[in-house]
Amino acid sequence: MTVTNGTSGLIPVIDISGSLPQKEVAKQLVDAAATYGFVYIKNLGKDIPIEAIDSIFDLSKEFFTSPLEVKQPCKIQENNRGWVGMHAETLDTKNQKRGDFKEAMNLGEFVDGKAQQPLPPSFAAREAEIDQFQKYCHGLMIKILVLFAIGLEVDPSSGGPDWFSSRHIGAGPSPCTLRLLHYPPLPPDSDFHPSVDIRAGAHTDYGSITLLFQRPGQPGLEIIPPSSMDSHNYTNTASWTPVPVSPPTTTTDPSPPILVNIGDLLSYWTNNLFKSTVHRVIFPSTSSTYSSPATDRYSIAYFGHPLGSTVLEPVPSERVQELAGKGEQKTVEGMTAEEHLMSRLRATYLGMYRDGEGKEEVREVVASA
Ligand SMILES: O=C(O)CCC(=O)C(=O)O
Ligand SMILES: [Fe+2]
Repeated sequence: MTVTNGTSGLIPVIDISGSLPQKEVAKQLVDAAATYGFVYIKNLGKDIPIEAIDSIFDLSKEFFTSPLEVKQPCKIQENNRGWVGMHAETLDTKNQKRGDFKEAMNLGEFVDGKAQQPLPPSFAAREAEIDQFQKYCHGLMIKILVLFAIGLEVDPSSGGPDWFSSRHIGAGPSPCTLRLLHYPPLPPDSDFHPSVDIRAGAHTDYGSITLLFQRPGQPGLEIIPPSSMDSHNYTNTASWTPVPVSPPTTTTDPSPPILVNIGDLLSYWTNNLFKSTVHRVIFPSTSSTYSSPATDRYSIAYFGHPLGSTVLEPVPSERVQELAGKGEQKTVEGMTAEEHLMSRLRATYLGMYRDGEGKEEVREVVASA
């Protein structure tokens, strides 16, 4: 296992493509999830073809560089699908003065190869390709979840290796979301400033795991390592550690590694053995002074979520049960995945999910999503 991450963090790079025994890979993944909450998956194009990733990035660029008239009809709905404009989302509501310096396109799962939301013409023409990409991501997510269950030695009579994955596969489409992200450069002569404004505010992810695809030469992701004394102080700059797009052992690979991070639900499920690590995206800086970066950053996140009706309860694994009562992440007993997701979305989009009005509608849409 190769480890690297700038100077202070050490996020492992793991090859899950089959060249190592499954039990060994599972153990490495569990150790990374418990120590960092982040892990790089070496990307040799075996789980997801490199061309498929490149092609979705091309589609993303085409969409985000198109005029407002193309984006507006796809505006985000209360079901969390659609285009999210600049500054519409605020991930760190406590510390941010303005919304995130980014725009995004959230794509829910397709049904019978068809999108369940308005699509811009360029996407509509490539529906089959997007559907296939979502399936690749879903497949990789399931593979990782099975490895986690193997590494945790989940009680075979309760589902064993399938304990997590079975909660992500159901009759209808799952609530997993494919999110295309675009972080434009700061406009010159504006009142935005990289020491105040942020591309994506400090947050943890809400679901089970997130797959993050990044592009060479477009850095910006940072984490607060869970071991840091200051993991609760988002404003202490000393705690933030850059996460390189391509750590040294991957620079000759055909594509940057896929970064996987643990979300809040997997942290709940494991009594906080797995860490839901705080992360953010900043404007690139040059030495101590910020430059106005001329480069856009494009990334793609696949947010893995269990089926909405899943009750959040600790996984039957001895290692997890030893931690009962010690976890920082606590759920209300009997809380479902859907209830948890909606409470997090309401906080992030401030005005969009008004209390009371429209609430039932949101619940229904998400339940059937
Ligand atoms: O764009 C990135 O690199 C990270 C995005 C992210 O953390 C998120 O959307 O949850
Ligand atoms: Fe995130």
